[in-house]
Amino acid sequence: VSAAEKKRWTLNDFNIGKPLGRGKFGHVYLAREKRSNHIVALKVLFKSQLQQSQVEHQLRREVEIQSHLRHPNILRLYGYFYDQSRVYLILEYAARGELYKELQKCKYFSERRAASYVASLARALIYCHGKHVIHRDIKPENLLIGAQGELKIADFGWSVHTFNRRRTMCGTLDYLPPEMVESVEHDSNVDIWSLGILCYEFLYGVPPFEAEKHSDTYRRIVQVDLKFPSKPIVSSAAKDLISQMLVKDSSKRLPLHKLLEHPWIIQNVDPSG
Ligand SMILES: Cn1ncc2ncnc(NCCc3cnc(NC(=O)Nc4cccc(C(F)(F)F)c4)s3)c21
Repeated sequence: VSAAEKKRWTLNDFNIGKPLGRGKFGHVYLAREKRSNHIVALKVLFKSQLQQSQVEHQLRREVEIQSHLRHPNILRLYGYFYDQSRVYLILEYAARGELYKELQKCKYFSERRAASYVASLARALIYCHGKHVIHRDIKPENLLIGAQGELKIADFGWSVHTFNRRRTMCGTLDYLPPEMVESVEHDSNVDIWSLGILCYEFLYGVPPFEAEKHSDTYRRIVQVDLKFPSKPIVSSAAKDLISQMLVKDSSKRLPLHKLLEHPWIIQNVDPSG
């Protein structure tokens, strides 16, 4: 491990800046490490809330998993520390913020922009799966944008090493594949499904199985009730890719390395990546 991971950090090592966002378990602040002047994001979690929700083991797993991941499209977790009442995550700072805010602002992305994000995510997931890590929570809220506009997957709070596969339900169902909403065995193909959901949402501005009630979303997912609106106009190549990812039988979903060779990706992503 690098020196950064071994050191015992304290709040005194940082100047705290503006709030960057607030999540379910705590807030995120811009911060600067005093000695190196290195800019980071500091996520502050309340121990009481973590204990209440019995997620401490998940946090430990996230820190463990993240300490081994190094990829340009995965937000770094440099380390953590805690005091009497809080746990602090020292995170890479993504200067252009949250992707979902960008999606809300643009309503939906151009095919080129959507394809470049999907290709980056596919490369990051190929890397994770190569290390037997599945993220399991790929959704716009967990995607950030770096200073050069590059996409960063964040929040491995739900990730697991693929030998243990438990998951309790929380948050939106929209991105869950059939095998997870039916809580049967699942593997890294769950991330292919979620990437297909994301690709649809990048192009149409809404996830494909959205419905008023949870029960309707649940039914639309397990029936793979996939419909493409007539507006905005989306290429048949994009629809073909989405249709090959949102397949109920997880073993029949388009493998991520094949996704990178799909015509829609080739036509819309310049080779420099
Ligand atoms: C908003 N924003 N703008 C710029 C920017 N730059 C960097 N980061 C930002 N935001 C923080 C992104 C995160 C990365 N990793 C996270 N990890 C996490 O939140 N883990 C976590 C929390 C609570 C409970 C659990 C548990 F126990 F359930 F596992 C796990 S959050 C930024």
